[in-house]
Amino acid sequence: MIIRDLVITPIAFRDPPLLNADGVHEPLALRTVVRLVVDGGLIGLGEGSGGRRMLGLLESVRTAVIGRSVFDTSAIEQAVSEALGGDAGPVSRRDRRTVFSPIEVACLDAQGHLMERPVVELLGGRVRDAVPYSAYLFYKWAAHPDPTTGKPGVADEWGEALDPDGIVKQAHLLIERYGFGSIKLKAGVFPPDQEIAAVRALAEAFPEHPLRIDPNGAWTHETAVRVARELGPALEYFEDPVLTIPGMSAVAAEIDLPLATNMCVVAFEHIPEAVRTDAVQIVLSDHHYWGGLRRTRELGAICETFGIGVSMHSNSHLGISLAAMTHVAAATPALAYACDTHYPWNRGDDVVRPGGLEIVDGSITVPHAPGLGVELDETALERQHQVFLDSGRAERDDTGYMRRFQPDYDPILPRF
Ligand SMILES: O=C([O-])[C@@H](O)[C@@H](O)[C@H](O)[C@@H](O)C(=O)[O-]
Ligand SMILES: [Mg+2]
Repeated sequence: MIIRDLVITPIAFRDPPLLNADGVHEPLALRTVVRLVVDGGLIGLGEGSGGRRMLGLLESVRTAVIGRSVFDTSAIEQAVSEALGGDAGPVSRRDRRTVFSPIEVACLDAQGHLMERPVVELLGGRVRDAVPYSAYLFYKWAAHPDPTTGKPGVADEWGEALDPDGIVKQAHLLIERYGFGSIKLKAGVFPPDQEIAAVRALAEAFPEHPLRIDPNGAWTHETAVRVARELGPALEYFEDPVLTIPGMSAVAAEIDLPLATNMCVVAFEHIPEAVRTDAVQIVLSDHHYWGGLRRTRELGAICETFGIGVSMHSNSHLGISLAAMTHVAAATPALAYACDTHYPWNRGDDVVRPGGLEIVDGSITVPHAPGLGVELDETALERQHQVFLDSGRAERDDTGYMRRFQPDYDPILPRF
């Protein structure tokens, strides 16, 4: 079962004006879809980070992948790393893992089709039949401003969320549609007291829902400790209140709440220091940069060894990624928290056919169909590829986009 081709397709899709500590999401988010063609024309699908740099890196490893057996993922991982220059080269280990990830997912999808088994079974089988996801709330503008005048556009289906009422309204919308059983608020946008008020309003409106807040390192040590003391009992965990492993460790020493991260422990090399200094109690896995689905299971085992919990990080993504996230979460015993997903914000431009995976009652039932269990919509892929080409976009730039409307916007952290 030899890999005969690796087709790499950059895409762009609509994204609402979601606010974060860097700025605001642009009207288009970027991703890359890979199609791995094996003997007989069978295709395996993978989805990974977007942008021109990732595209260039993926293209540069194409010939190292073609000609290998689709079952040889360890050798393919090594070949990808070497094609990018290995440890001596200019591409960091994390970026090499990011390049390998969609290729590994595509191999597993193809393997699953060949063996007529779902990907979860190639990862050791399911330890849960359904994977819970959390409602991922964002402060947001009602619409993307008109690009020439900067004036507000027509409100999108979600409307504005710039205060506690807006955030609670958004939570109601997401929970009505998807039945989510836990809630995460992306913070670091407004002064902390406003964000504390939003969490309190959520706690009152959804007393049964575990709550999380994630300011992406926008707070100082003092602010983080104060917020933890004020919100403590209302929170399930406290995500990246400050930057760096030493910063998180200093906060952890003063509070009782578990600290979670997808910012300071993002590679295996970071784990020893994090464990030594008791910096984080939960690591947010993400197969896109931890090096694929098998590596994510390994991360789960390492975290378990050290008594660290595992949750899952997300970024703007479509249905191939959602399927991969679901399979690996189902096969990873340590991954006991509801996973993050941006899918409700982006699904309108999906490149997989509807009816694949759906979030119902807050969870996705783990597929039994072969491979990832999603089917590519070739027309949709071509459409979103054309959107990418027409956009002329190179990389995600939340700060640059915010500066079009607020020229003096300063993304330096910590801010509050
Ligand atoms: O989409 C966003 O604005 C998020 O802030 C994302 O970029 C983060 O990587 C992520 O979701 C997080 O949990 O930090
Ligand atoms: Mg985070």
